[in-house]
Amino acid sequence: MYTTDFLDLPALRLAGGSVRLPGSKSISNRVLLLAALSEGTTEVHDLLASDDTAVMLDALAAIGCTVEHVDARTVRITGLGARAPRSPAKLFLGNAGTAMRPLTAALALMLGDFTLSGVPRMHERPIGDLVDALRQLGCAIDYLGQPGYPPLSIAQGGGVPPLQLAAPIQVRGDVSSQFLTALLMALPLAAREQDVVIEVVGELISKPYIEITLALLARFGIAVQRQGWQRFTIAAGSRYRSPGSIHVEADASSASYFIALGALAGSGDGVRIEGVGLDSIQGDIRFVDAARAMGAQVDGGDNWLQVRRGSWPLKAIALDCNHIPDAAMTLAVMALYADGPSLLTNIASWRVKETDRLAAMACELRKLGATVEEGADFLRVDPLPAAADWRAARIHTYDDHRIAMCFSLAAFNPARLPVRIEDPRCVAKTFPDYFEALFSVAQAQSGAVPVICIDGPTASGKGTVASLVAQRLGYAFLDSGALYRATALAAARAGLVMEPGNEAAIAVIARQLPIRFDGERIWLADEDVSEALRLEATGADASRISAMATVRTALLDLQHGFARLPGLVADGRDMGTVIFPTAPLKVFMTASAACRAERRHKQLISKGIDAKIDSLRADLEARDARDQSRAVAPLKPAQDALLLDNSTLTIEETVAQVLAWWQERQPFAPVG
Ligand SMILES: O=C(O)C1=C[C@@H](OP(=O)(O)O)[C@@H](O)[C@H](O)C1
Ligand SMILES: C=C(OP(=O)(O)O)C(=O)O
Repeated sequence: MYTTDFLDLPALRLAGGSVRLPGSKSISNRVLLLAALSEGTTEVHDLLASDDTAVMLDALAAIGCTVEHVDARTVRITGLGARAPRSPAKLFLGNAGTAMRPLTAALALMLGDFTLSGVPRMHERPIGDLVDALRQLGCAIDYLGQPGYPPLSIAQGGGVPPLQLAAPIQVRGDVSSQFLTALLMALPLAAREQDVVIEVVGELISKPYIEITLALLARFGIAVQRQGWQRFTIAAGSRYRSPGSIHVEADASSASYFIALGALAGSGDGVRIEGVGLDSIQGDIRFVDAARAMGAQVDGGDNWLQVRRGSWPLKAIALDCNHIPDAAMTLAVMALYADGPSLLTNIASWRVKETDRLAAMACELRKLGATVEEGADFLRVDPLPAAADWRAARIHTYDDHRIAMCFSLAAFNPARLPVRIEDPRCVAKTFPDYFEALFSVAQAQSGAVPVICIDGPTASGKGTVASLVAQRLGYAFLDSGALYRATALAAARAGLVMEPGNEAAIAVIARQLPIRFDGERIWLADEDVSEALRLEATGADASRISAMATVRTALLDLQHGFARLPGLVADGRDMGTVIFPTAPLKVFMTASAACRAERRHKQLISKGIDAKIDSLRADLEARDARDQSRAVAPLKPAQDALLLDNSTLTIEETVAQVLAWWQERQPFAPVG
């Protein structure tokens, strides 16, 4: 997951290959709650691991269910059955509608005292229609803040009031279908002696989500009779029965981004999506119809989809999107690549989701240069047919995962402009590794993967600075010095002395070097060699082999391979001059010999290694001289490198300077 302040997506060109998507949020949270209400243990396979399911799991544990994590994608829930929940309990439900609404209804029918709260935005998302329905039943439920919104309190520690089940329970369905879902999942608790009837008042929105609810209730032994979308009857004698083990399909809403990716850029066999197929129980699978209508070529089977680019430009679309409220946001970005204006209607519910999505989509699409009309319940998006129409935009994401994910598709713009996604971490709500998945199937425009080179002499702090810059930008980090050190280490272990006669043999080792950077750690095959690489002896060996031309050539491809999406920060001595000569930012970092010797001295002392500052300085100067005078790739600034003498700067100031230079090179308009 990217936890940086922003993530710059370089211009993308093609997409191909296969992605396995994480589990469906809607199925995961329903299954977890139903398992919690059942007797016995349910093993849930391919469960979504994300913020929304984490809050549900924490809540279930807090009310006394046993939650066992079998592995990253499997959880075992032992339900309450006939037991009362643990009480009092304070439940924090983040911004998960699928946790807040159904848990409110379930707990309102149980013995105990509970408070349910969430993030500030959750306290702006309506729940009044559900509370009204629960109050009709007689439940003791109250608002702790603004009437109509969480946080809520359920105070039934002294007993559940007698429930009014004789008349149908009425619930409005035109703000969110989750209120009806919540009642459908909770009321089997009350349908012991008599049928329980729920009546929907007004037009029900997002109907396919009710189908997911009914399908999963059936898996847990609850039959619901449905008359149209107006009346739902839960039979007397209903009892949740765990299916024992249940599998969660991949998320069809998450699939929409990869379907769109295939439609925009799927070359060859296109993009293959694993885990969800055309027969999915999730309504958002109907996004496939919309993508086809826009020109995508979609094939699919039981548990897979395959998407290629068909018509180009895409065909404009006019669609009532009420049945696919979440995936429809993806259409709004696809519309930028269409042959005319697209119209998405019946999407008023967007206003009460993670943010006011109608306003947010309109605002961010306009930043890209689009003409957008935002209606009370519709969005009309004009395409951006010519490259010159596109703008480089910083996309504000409003803590809304779907804004972050759907705007990543703007990186395919013909103007080859990067797209900045602010706060990329917000995808954690439903798809923490979204960008990793995107990068695994998307290809950058040639030369578009940005590389920042930081070269300089030993102990100039370039390694520390480069790795921090990489962290801030979410880029990969290449410590090219470590490649030389690792080659030297591997060669020494193979019994070779670093002398010219062994150059060919050392080059063979370099070519096959099984090196891996993992944050601060460096691995050679299965061994963490981070410490061994720092030894002075290894450094001296590295300096010797770095003067060998065939070794340098062998490591060239290896180094080029590190330039992957979304970008690379490469630290070394010849990154800007030899390895990445076209890099858009080259920094030559120095500090006075006195200053570097002092830093090295401090470093060694802190590790309990005795050292003399004068001899360290003499060593550094000798090494500088050797590096500067060697015949192949001598240490010198690239012609277009910016010099950064950090003798009087802190690490943080040095990092800030490199980042400032990087920002200056971006096409985004300055902030403010
Ligand atoms: O029941 C569900 O799992 C959901 C229902 C939909 O909400 P609304 O019914 O509020 O439109 C959808 O947007 C949400 O992401 C998940
Ligand atoms: C609307 C959404 O979430 P929630 O389940 O919180 O309603 C969503 O995931 O797009």
